[in-house]
Amino acid sequence: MNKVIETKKLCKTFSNGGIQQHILKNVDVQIYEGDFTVIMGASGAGKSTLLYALSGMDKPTLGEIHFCGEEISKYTDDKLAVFRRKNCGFIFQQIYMMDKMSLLDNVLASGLLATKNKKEVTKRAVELFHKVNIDEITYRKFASQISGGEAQRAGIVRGLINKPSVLFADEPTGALNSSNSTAVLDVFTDFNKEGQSIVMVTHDLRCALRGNRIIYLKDGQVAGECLLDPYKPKDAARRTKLDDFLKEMGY
Ligand SMILES: Nc1ncnc2c1ncn2[C@@H]1O[C@H](COP(=O)(O)OP(=O)(O)OP(=O)(O)O)[C@@H](O)[C@H]1O
Repeated sequence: MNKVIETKKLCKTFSNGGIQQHILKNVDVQIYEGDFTVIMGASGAGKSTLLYALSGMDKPTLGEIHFCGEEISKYTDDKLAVFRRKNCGFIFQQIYMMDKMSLLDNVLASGLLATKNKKEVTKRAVELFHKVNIDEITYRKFASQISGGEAQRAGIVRGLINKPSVLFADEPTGALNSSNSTAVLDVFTDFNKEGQSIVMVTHDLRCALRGNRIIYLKDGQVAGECLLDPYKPKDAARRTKLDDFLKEMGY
């Protein structure tokens, strides 16, 4: 299996009112191509901080991050921004779109940052909207006119428009009801089956069950990893394995 991201002794320290808070402490993790990696842990364990570091959204205080063979932890902010645009897609709990633009135009605005070929980007956007079950009437609506579930699925389209090496998601179903969560998770599973590497932070067991590699963070350190068979979210043995692992981790 190819490693797409690897960290070596990754540390992140924040200074809050003169007090140093060591949030990530010598974290060594590997993210493999095609995996659906899930990061879990108690609130404040450093999950989002790790996700931001892995994706080049934030720089580590110490240590190395290798992404697609490049040491991105050495990059200047400008170089990192270009790298991120090319290699990373992002989905957050709340999807922020430009309200006065259609969903399609919001997605095109992101796509056209990476290429000037509008025809090609539009074709890809329409294909992606189709895959996430958003029809033409909906993708032509203003972002202010759509439901939370539609916004999240449109967010996935935007996250994937530039064919990122890795799609990063931070609590992507946190603001959704149960049926919308399932629909969004099904979309993640479908793209992962097609080979899309995904790294997702979640507290939600149903989200975690979509993954095949669960990394558990405790107090800024990797406390354990659990490997699950891919694509069997309803399999009882798999569920038991995850439950046992989380119990062992003290979740
Ligand atoms: N930019 C920042 N400046 C200062 N402190 C920060 C910053 N970002 C995060 N922290 C602190 O780092 C710690 C870990 O935050 P992080 O968001 O990574 O945790 P988490 O595991 O994702 O938690 P949750 O599950 O509650 O979202 C918290 O104590 C938080 O206050």
